[in-house]
Amino acid sequence: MMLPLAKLQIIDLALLQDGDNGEIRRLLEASRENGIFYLNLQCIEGKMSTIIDTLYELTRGLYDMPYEEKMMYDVDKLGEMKCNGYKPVGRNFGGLSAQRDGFETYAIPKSGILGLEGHQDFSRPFIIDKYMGTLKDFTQTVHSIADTVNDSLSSALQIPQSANLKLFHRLNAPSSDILRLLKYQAQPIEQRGAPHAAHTDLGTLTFLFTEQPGLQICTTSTNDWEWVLPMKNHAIVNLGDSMSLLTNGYLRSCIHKVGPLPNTAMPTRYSFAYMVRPEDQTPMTGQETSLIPPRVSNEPILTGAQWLRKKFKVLRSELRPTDQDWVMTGQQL
Ligand SMILES: O=C(O)CCC(=O)C(=O)O
Ligand SMILES: [Fe+2]
Repeated sequence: MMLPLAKLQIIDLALLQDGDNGEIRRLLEASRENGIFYLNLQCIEGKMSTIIDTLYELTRGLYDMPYEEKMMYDVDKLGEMKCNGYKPVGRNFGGLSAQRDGFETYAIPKSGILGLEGHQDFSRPFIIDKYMGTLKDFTQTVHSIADTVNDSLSSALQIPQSANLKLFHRLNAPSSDILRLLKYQAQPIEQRGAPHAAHTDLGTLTFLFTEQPGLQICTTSTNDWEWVLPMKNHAIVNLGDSMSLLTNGYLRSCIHKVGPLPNTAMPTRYSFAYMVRPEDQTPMTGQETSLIPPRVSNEPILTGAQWLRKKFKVLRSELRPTDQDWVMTGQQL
């Protein structure tokens, strides 16, 4: 049987930067349909490929540290917002035995990388300091790409300049943006469950970089799982729940998971993702336009920071919560 592949749009960053109307329209289509697309980064390929190679080097260095040392930076001990530190295998709900996950993560906070006020001293192993120049460069580069995507979407959605999505995602404003480095554990071939269970991301935009297959999305057209293979010089960009909330459900967050290819054992797999999240004070509601419908919920409007706390509770739960809650896509308003 052929591998069912997701037919994703390929959006060209250079054309978005030029304000190309056709490209902006296709970006909107992709964001409405499945909430995920490839972003062609050819125009900054030279810069990005060096950064990406260096970040893989950091990833390997971090995960090669002894377990006890990694646990000194336990993400659940370093802060309430889970923006800094290490998560060992098995802490989250997942598709492996006993409903556990099968991957390690290490989160590095934007606020620390940029040295925003009050965040210069975030606790970290020394290896992170060695890569701080690259981390800063990466954060600034991806953030400026996110500005272009947010700007293009705002224009396609006819959002007035005063409510442009990029105004709620300013580089130097306090937010829970992170760079997340992931390492999946190799599994025996009998282990068919997904080490990273189905979920939506809680932020606005996720920029995913990987050289290995494993990612699957649940598409709207088939309501079934399809594979998203990595493409050289392309990031995989998906929309998260915040984007859905900020457009009153008009744009959709993408449901995805990671697991082994058919008849193949799950290999050790590396990926990393920059997660653009709303500024802490952002009111999590959309601006009505000719496309964006009015907000229908009677629930109080949360701030970006409150919204994040609520979703973390679901992710860390011991059991899969009720169907309604577990995805919490922000689509059912
Ligand atoms: O590892 C991947 O390909 C996906 C990671 C992911 O979905 C996440 O970190 O939220
Ligand atoms: Fe994700």
